[in-house]
Amino acid sequence: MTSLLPGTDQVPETTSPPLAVDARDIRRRFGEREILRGVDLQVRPGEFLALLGASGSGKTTLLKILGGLDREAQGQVRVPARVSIAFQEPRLLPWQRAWRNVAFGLRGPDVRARATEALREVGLAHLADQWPKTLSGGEAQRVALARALVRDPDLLLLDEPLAALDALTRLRMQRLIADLCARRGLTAILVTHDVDEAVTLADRAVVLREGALAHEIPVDLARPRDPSGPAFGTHRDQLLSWLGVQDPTTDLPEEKTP
Ligand SMILES: Nc1ncnc2c1ncn2[C@@H]1O[C@H](COP(=O)(O)OP(=O)(O)OP(=O)(O)O)[C@@H](O)[C@H]1O
Repeated sequence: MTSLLPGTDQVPETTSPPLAVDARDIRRRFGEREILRGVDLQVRPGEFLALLGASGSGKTTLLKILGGLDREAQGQVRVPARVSIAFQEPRLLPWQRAWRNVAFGLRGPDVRARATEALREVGLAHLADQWPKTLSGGEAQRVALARALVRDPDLLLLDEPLAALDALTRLRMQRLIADLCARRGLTAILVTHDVDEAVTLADRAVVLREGALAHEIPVDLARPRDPSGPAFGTHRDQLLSWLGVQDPTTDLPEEKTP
């Protein structure tokens, strides 16, 4: 475990079960605007956490802090040594073939084999030699996922990686991410705007609001989850109401009697 923020203190060891992520009193301001005002977040090893919140609430800001990409935040952060991040856009280098994008930054004689294995895990070994411009949106996103996995992370940070995909590809990718995380026992934090995606994938969902984690709900549903089931619906409605999205049925005009 490492403390990422240079201006922060190490969290003392405790005797309680080890945490994969232990973030305390995270604060971040941009000029006059205080975006994060004291976020506390603890994630257990192997847990899949969904992070929701209105646009501009600071989800990406928080994820970047956890990923060590923001050196100006205040607070205490402990995360595993190996953390990978995947963003909404695949961010592939257009002049590198798929496998080289996956292997980017790796060293050693076996990088091609490792990249190919990661591509196989996301079902794309056959496209290893393709150029990024020849890949579909879903394929490019899977290459980005392989690039995150090839580093053998203990923590996977996903910033709306499926937001730009069509509905069908998105469902397939959700299944792929769920399988990969379960198989590897990965700890994952997924930023998403999609409440159904959160309930489908997460062990727990938290809502960021006014600079802090204002709500959380465990999602103790058997997998694979059925979005048409009543328990799924209860979780969905709870999250929607926390996000300030009204249940559309409550707005319906009263039925007129003939
Ligand atoms: N580098 C920066 N400089 C100034 N303001 C920033 C910077 N990065 C983020 N912000 C501001 O901080 C706020 C939170 O941004 P952030 O991207 O974390 O929100 P978000 O919850 O991920 O939003 P969305 O759901 O729309 O992606 C926004 O108002 C944004 O404009």
